[in-house]
Formats: sequence, C-alpha cells, structure tokens
Amino acid sequence: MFNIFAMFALSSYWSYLAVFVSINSAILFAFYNYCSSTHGFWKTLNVPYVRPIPVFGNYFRVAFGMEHHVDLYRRIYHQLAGHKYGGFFQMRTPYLMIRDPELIKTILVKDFMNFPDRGIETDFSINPLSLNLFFSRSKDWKTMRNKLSPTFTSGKLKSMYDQIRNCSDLLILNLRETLKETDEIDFKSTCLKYSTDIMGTCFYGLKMDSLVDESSEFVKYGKTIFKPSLRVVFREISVMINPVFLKILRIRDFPSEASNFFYNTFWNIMKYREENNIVRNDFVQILMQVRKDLVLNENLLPEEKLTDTHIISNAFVMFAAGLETLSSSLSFCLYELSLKKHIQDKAREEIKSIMAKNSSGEIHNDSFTELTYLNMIISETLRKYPAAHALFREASQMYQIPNSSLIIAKGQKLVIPTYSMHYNAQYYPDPETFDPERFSQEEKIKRPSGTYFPFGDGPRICIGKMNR
Ligand code: HEM
Repeated sequence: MFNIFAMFALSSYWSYLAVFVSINSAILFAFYNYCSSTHGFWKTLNVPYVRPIPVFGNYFRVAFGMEHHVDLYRRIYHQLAGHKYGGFFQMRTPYLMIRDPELIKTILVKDFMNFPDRGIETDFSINPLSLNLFFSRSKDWKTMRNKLSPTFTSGKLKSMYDQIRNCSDLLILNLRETLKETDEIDFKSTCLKYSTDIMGTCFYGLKMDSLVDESSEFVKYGKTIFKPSLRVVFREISVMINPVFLKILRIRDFPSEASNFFYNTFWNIMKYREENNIVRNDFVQILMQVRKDLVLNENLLPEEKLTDTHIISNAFVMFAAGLETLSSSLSFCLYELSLKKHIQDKAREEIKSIMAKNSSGEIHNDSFTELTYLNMIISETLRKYPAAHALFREASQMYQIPNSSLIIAKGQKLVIPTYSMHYNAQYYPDPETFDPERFSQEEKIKRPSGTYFPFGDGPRICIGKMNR
C-alpha cells in the first residue's frame, strides 16, 4: 500500500516538474525569440551594422555593468569606421548611428522637422516631473521652448552677473577657510555645491549657501537625480525590450524621494511668490507668467492648455539639466588646469591683463567676450568631457537619408555619438591631450562643421547655451 502511494506521489512529482520545466522553457523560448526577432532588421535594409548577439543585441556588456554607454558607442563607432551611418541593437531595439559630420548637421539642423524629438520613452502618468522640455514631444515642446527661451537672453544673463559673483566670492572664502585646515579639497563636490548656489539664486531666487550648509537638501537630492543605480539599468533594459514595460512595471525616471522634494519645493516657491506679490526679473517669474497664459487662461481650448505639472516639471528640468552639466564641466576644467601649469598661467595672465584695462580693476560682465583664451579652455574642456556623451533623435516620419537609398521609417531611433566625434583623431589629432589651441580661430575653421556639439545643435540645442 505504502509503495503504491509513494509511487503515485513520486510520479505526480515528476509530472509537476515536467510541466513546470516545459512551461518555463516555453516562456524562455518565446522571450528569446521575441528579443531576437528584430536582429535581422539592418541586414534586410542592407545597412552596415554591428553583429548582435541573441536577446541582448550589442547591449550585453552594458546590461551587466561591464561597459559604460560611452564605451558602447565608442566601440560601435569604431566598428562602423568607413561608413557614414550604421546600425546596431540595444537589446531588441534597432538604432542608427550617424557618423558623418555633414549628415549630423543635416539631421540636427536642416531637416529638424523630420527629427523634432529625442524619442526618450517615459510614462508621464508615473513620472510627472518628466513633463518637461527635455522629454516632451513636438507640440508641447514647441510651446514651452518659445515661452522659456526669454530666460536665456544676454540681457537676462547680464542681470545674473552680480548674483553669480556673490556665489563666487563665497566659494573663494570657503576655499580659503578649508585650506587653513587641509590641503585636500574634493573639487567635484565643491563644484556641485557652487553650481547649486548659482542655480538657486539665478533661477529660483533662493539663497542656498550650500557651500557652508552641510544639510542642504538641494545638494542631497541634486546628487541623486542622475546617480547610476539598478533602477536606471532596469529602466533602460525594459524600454529596449518594449516600452510597454515602463507602464506595467511602473519604473520611475528619477528616485521618488528626490522627485517629491523637487515637486513640492518648486510648487511652494511659486505659491509663496504669488501669495506675497513678489515680482523678480527671473526664471520663476517667467514660469508664473506661462502659468497665467497657458494653465489659468479661460480663453484657451482644453487641448491648448498646459497643466501645473508642466510648469513645475520645467522648473525642475532647469535645475536638473543645469546642475550636473555645470558642476562636472567646471570640475573637469579645474582638473585639467591643475595638471597643466602653463595653461593655467596663460589663463591667469589673460585675466590679469583684462582687469588692468578696466578702470575698476575688476572683471565685468562685458569682459567675458575678451577672455579669448579662457573661452578656448572651456571649449576644449567640453570637447574632452562632453556632459552628454551622445545626442538622441527619433524620426517623426519616413525619411530618405540624403545621397543614399536608405529610407528610414517613422519612429526610427538615431544616436549621434558626441564623445566619439570629439575624440576622432581625424578632426582632433592626439585627442587624449588637453589642448585649448584647437579652438583658436585658425584651427576652428580647418574643421568641418558637425564635429563639435557639446550643447547639441539645431532648434533642440541646449536652452542654457547662450549666443553672446
Ligand atoms: C556646461 C553646461 C551644459 C552643457 C554641456 C549642456 C549640454 C546639453 C545637451 C548636449 C543637450 C541636448 C541637446 C540636443 O539634444 O541637441 C542639452 C539640453 C538641454 N539643456 Fe543643457 N547643457 C548645459 C547647461 C545647461 C543649463 C545651465 C541649463 C538650464 C539652466 C540647461 C538646460 C537644458 C535643457 C532644458 C535642455 C533640453 C532642451 C530642449 O529639448 O529644448 N543646460 N544640454
């Protein structure tokens, strides 16, 4: 009797196991097929491409943290050498990398109408703070960009000069004090705090004192916005398998604690100003006007209106996009100057000569255009350390690549590899060397356009890049 039960139990155990294994194998097989099903895409179109591996495409090393995106694009860029463009795969998503300077310029500037969006996937219902210029698509983007651009006129920047100067005075004071106690300074962190102070005062009218205030929540949460994490990797992989996973898995673009902090803070700043009738000539004022024109305006049709969330998320994007870019560019610049005393000396001489020319003996806002060598240093910093290692665009309609038979479909995602272009020895000989002379007038005109774009290019260029 016992044996019959035991045999029955054993046989049903094996049956369950068999069913379990079969179901899992079927799921895995379906997943494998689904993820690899697009990998013939570039071959069918007769486009040069980098051979993918099943499931992961060309993304295996990034997915397992063995390679940074910069290195992935650098690898692809070199493997496609000799071609104006070529294909590769991030998981199952086919991307087209554009390598030719003239074609880059055409896509970003001349044919912008065909590529108005970055094509960065997000689910706005889970990520209200992403309803901003950077993520938004054509119609909303155009409306907001037109409204926010006046923040960055040269007149507005001029009016920020004294505020920036106050932050710089505080920085110098802080450095002097620190140097009394130690000769080691964490410059990345100092630059982040300095940039936080500048963004706070110029854009939101807040006196942050981050350099001295160890408990600054702006610094604390500012650091977390772009911090690499498992959430970020998981988000990327999910999007590349299928953007619908963003909805199903409710993956956030930014850490929730930081999102809540920035949402509430920017909302409170606007409310405070409104309730106390505070008027300042700054970015918050512009946002408050946009809110009146596009959120509260009774004369608009519902489809023409924006929401309060649009307003807050654009307050957030300026902080997020400005903070990391400013602080990392500044710290890389100081790092290079610390290694190259002769460049540092030359810059110092230039500054001193401009100060001597001014009756006040100081640098003013108008002096910046005269600081030719310093501008060359900044340009070279942004070549060697571009804050965004690539630009992204998505085709909004079918598009024939000029001088080629390739027609790309609506929705095709493009990568423009800023970092690799900036390190191409054909345009920048000995690219690892920090050499500001590359940006003298004589050297600049020798290079084709479309080989330098630290701020992007075309109508979607960084809004913070000012043309003086
Ligand atoms: C060294 C400083 C900076 C660098 C290198 C930089 C770089 C960039 C790049 C490469 C883009 C993408 C452009 C494209 O796709 O063509 C971008 C977009 C953007 N940047 Fe900057 N940025 C800097 C500073 C700032 C500052 C200070 C702000 C704001 C105060 C800002 C706000 C933005 C915004 C809002 C966008 C999205 C623009 C749009 O889609 O219309 N950036 N930036």
